[in-house]
Amino acid sequence: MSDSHSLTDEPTDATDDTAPGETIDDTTPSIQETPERDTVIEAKDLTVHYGDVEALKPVNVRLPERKVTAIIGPSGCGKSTFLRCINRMNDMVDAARIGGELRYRGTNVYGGDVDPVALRRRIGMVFQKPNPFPKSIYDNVAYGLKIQGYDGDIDERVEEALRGAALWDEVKDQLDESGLDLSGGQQQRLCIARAIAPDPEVILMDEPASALDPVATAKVEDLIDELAESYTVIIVTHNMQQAARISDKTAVFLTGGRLVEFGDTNRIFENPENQRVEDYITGKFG
Ligand SMILES: Nc1ncnc2c1ncn2[C@@H]1O[C@H](COP(=O)(O)OP(=O)(O)OP(=O)(O)O)[C@@H](O)[C@H]1O
Repeated sequence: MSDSHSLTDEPTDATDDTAPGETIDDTTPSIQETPERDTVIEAKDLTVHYGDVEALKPVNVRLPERKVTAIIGPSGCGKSTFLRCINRMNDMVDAARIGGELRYRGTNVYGGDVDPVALRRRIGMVFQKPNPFPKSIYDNVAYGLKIQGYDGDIDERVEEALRGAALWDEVKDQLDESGLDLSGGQQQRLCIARAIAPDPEVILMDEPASALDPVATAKVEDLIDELAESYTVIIVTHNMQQAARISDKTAVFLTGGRLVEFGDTNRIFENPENQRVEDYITGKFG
């Protein structure tokens, strides 16, 4: 994996301006539990409004590297909104207004000198519904590399990405066939291959298995576990059993766009600090 975290084509002097020992004003004590040295993504008083709708109340959290962080909570609590802030996908929504900071490796991604395209090369995304391009399997993976002017061996990188997405053995003899002819689960793994081909550091996943059958879901869950050896994975899921199975950390948002609790997944599911979180994960509402 690349060591470069640069988000601009120009050298930047953007650095972490957190003073030594400075703490962030949080709504819950556990939110600061990720040490700064392990932090890849940090929200500092991050807010989002869509017009008059407050979708996220100030969010303060640090997400650790090479772990799976699950984002859970009832419908409409701001999970996707938070996820989409991380690689500036909300830029596409005219009504969205972002406040505070979202830092990737110490750089505020909403800083004026950040190139969103360079950012998305470091922070890739996989969506709920598999959305391969109407192109060959090979071109689905190679497309982004070609666009970014990749000067390495594209065949090699395509194979690596398909292996990384646990799809190579199933498709190696049909690379010229359309990605749309694969099964739903294979299509989603193709989208994961497409996301990892540019060698990102972080992969965002917005309910990546919710459109899949149980067998395909199990394959994607196994894959997420493997991906966390090399990547930081941040996944929105409606499925609490899935969050408990696959994640190391869990962030719980509740209605009103408030991040209510963050911590080790086992602890959150066995012994949540917040009564409303306990009610939510025991199915009393949501
Ligand atoms: N493009 C938009 N324009 C206006 N309001 C929006 C937009 N996108 C989301 N919202 C509102 O922002 C709030 C948070 O939505 P978001 O999709 O982030 O929640 P969610 O937790 O991901 O929901 P779900 O689990 O149903 O997918 C909701 O009130 C939603 O209606």
